[in-house]
Amino acid sequence: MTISRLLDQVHVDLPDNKSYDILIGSNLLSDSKYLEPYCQDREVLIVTNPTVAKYHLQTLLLGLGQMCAKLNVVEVIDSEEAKTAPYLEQIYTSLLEHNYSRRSLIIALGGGVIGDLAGYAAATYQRGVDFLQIPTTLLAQVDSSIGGKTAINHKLGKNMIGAFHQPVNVLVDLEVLKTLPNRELSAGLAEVIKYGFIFSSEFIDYLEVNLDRLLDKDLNTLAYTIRRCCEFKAKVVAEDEKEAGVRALLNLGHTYGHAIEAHQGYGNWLHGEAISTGMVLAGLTTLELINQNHQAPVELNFTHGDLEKVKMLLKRAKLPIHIPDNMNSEHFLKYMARDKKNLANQIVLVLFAHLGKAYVEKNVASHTITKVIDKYKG
Ligand SMILES: NC(=O)c1ccc[n+]([C@@H]2O[C@H](COP(=O)([O-])OP(=O)(O)OC[C@H]3O[C@@H](n4cnc5c(N)ncnc54)[C@H](O)[C@@H]3O)[C@@H](O)[C@H]2O)c1
Ligand SMILES: O=C(O)C(=O)C[C@@H](O)[C@H](O)[C@H](O)COP(=O)(O)O
Ligand SMILES: [Zn+2]
Repeated sequence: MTISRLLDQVHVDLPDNKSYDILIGSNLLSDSKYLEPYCQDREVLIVTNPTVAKYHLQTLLLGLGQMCAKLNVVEVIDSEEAKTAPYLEQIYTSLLEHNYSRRSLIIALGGGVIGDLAGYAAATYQRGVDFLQIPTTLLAQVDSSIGGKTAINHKLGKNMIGAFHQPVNVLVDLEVLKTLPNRELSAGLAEVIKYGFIFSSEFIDYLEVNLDRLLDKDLNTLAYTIRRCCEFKAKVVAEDEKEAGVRALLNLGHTYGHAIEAHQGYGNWLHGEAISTGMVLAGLTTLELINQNHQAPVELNFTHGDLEKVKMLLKRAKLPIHIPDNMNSEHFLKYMARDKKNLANQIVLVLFAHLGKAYVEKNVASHTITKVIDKYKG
């Protein structure tokens, strides 16, 4: 029998009884005491995919034992393609075929794809049922399982159909990361590094020292890093649940990155890979604005040396920092013109104010974006 260990707990403070905790520890999945508060005597549907199911479904089923009033499992395909209408339909069909009621609970067991898809199913099934996040990738443990953004993609834009729907709890079990492939670990590190770039030069320093330990999946380093990221995200979500303001900072690198994901065909560039290049492009955009003597809403103090630091950290995390060969500035602008942050046809970007502080720039001309892309492509 495995012994569970709760290491940390981060609270997400929200109005209207929507607050919840992120529990971080080892072997939480197989310990019924972490599942009982949400699953005891409930109608439960687990949404997962064949890869995650192969490694971790039995552990979760062991933890659940006989506690649920009803228990079924839906496995969608293992792909970013799962964030589309046919797979959402697969979940609704299973819920309906098994007569799930409004008091049901959906468990998302998987990475960000499963979390976003199952979360959106929970937001919409019978106008909304509870859902529990059990994130199994680093990316999902530090970012996508927290904050209630749920969505599917449209071929014309990423996460375009969705809802804000908060989970009832997030269970982060560090043990599951043992089976995570290295490329996926690196994709998660992109979002980890993002928090440093947005919020904290101290956290950047920490990552510069500890990156190799993270790439080696050292459990203590992962535990500290995941806790810090959850704290960064919980704080900003508590301040601005529905992205009316400060939450937009979490989109650093995403306007460029989402364009790459959509243009390459979802899944060909992993989300973390696309935002890695996107963060470099955000840095180049700040430099271009400084070059233009642009009047930004905050003081800009970002140098070519800072950009080199950004690129170096991402490269050390084994992430791409180049623009795909088949993309030019027109391709980028086509997708960026539809970004969710935009205001009245004005492209809004999250940029670097300095290393460790991001800001929202509401006044970026498309010729600036063209210049950045053309220059970087060389
Ligand atoms: N809602 C949000 O706030 C938010 C935040 C960031 C990203 N996202 C979304 O998250 C998605 C990316 O998530 P992701 O990077 O977790 O990708 P993912 O969900 O596709 O998972 C990555 C791969 O790892 C596999 N996998 C998952 N857990 C595993 C484990 N423990 N062991 C072995 N294999 C495992 C999956 O089957 C998949 O093949 C994107 O769609 C992105 O838009 C959402
Ligand atoms: O939680 C947020 O807010 C984020 O922006 C986190 C991002 O890492 C994430 O990729 C999110 O899904 C992007 O949201 P979108 O609104 O740009 O689709
Ligand atoms: Zn992201």
